[in-house]
Amino acid sequence: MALLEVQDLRVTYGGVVAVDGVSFSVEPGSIVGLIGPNGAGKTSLIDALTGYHRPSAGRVVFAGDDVTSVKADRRSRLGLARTFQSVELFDDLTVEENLLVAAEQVGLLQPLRDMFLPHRPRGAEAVGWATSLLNLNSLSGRMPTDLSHGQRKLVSVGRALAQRPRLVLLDEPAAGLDSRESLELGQELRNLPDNDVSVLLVDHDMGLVLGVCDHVLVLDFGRIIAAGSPDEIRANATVIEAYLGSGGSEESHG
Ligand SMILES: Nc1ncnc2c1ncn2[C@@H]1O[C@H](COP(=O)(O)OP(=O)(O)OP(=O)(O)O)[C@@H](O)[C@H]1O
Repeated sequence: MALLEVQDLRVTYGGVVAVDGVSFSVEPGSIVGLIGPNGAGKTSLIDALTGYHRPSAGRVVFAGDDVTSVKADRRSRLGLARTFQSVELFDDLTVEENLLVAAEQVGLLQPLRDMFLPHRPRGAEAVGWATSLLNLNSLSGRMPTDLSHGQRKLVSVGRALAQRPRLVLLDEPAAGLDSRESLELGQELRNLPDNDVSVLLVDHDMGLVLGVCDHVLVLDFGRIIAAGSPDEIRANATVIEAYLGSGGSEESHG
């Protein structure tokens, strides 16, 4: 059974059709990539999958349950976590505390108070797991304001992982990273399936997506125009024409 099954999903904003009849699935233990030019509908799709925007048609089935009408916070408790394009960390908390807040998944004030209680096995365990999975140990005690952009991005992925998700949806985690940071991120992501975390990776960074994903979807004007292995996508004439352009790594509808 697929971990995530998306059936004929449609997302609209008034008269704008952002996602137009999209269907695909994510198998357990896989990394699926989603690429597409600016405005193709990638974030709208993630928002609909995670409950941040209600689709106007279609179904989202997660681990066998229809979650199309389930609220975002409940979806994340079911094991569907996400990151956002903008990295929003709590700048007055350490990296470890940022992860702890995410692990507890309750309001901000409660975990802040709980933070000073000595015995917190569940949250602390999840934080330790996410920290070692992403090799964040050396950053644990640091403040987010002291980190590089790449490190902040990694911490935001860590926050999603601290929720112990079965599937994590990453919205442009490589945006603003240099090629070395992007490569390092890719290496960390490749470890996730072995730790029972499947990934839907949305990014403009073709090197990252084609390098780490098992299966890649290409979205353009709200529709999937190609799907296949990284090699199939590299060789796909429609993709080359619509997205890759004349050898560029990123194209935009302008
Ligand atoms: N809140 C909104 N209200 C109206 N239109 C929107 C809204 N959000 C997105 N759109 C439109 O929906 C379409 C898809 O946008 P979306 O942000 O999902 O694309 P994207 O592929 O994530 O783009 P990017 O790579 O720039 O983040 C675009 O035409 C966009 O202008």
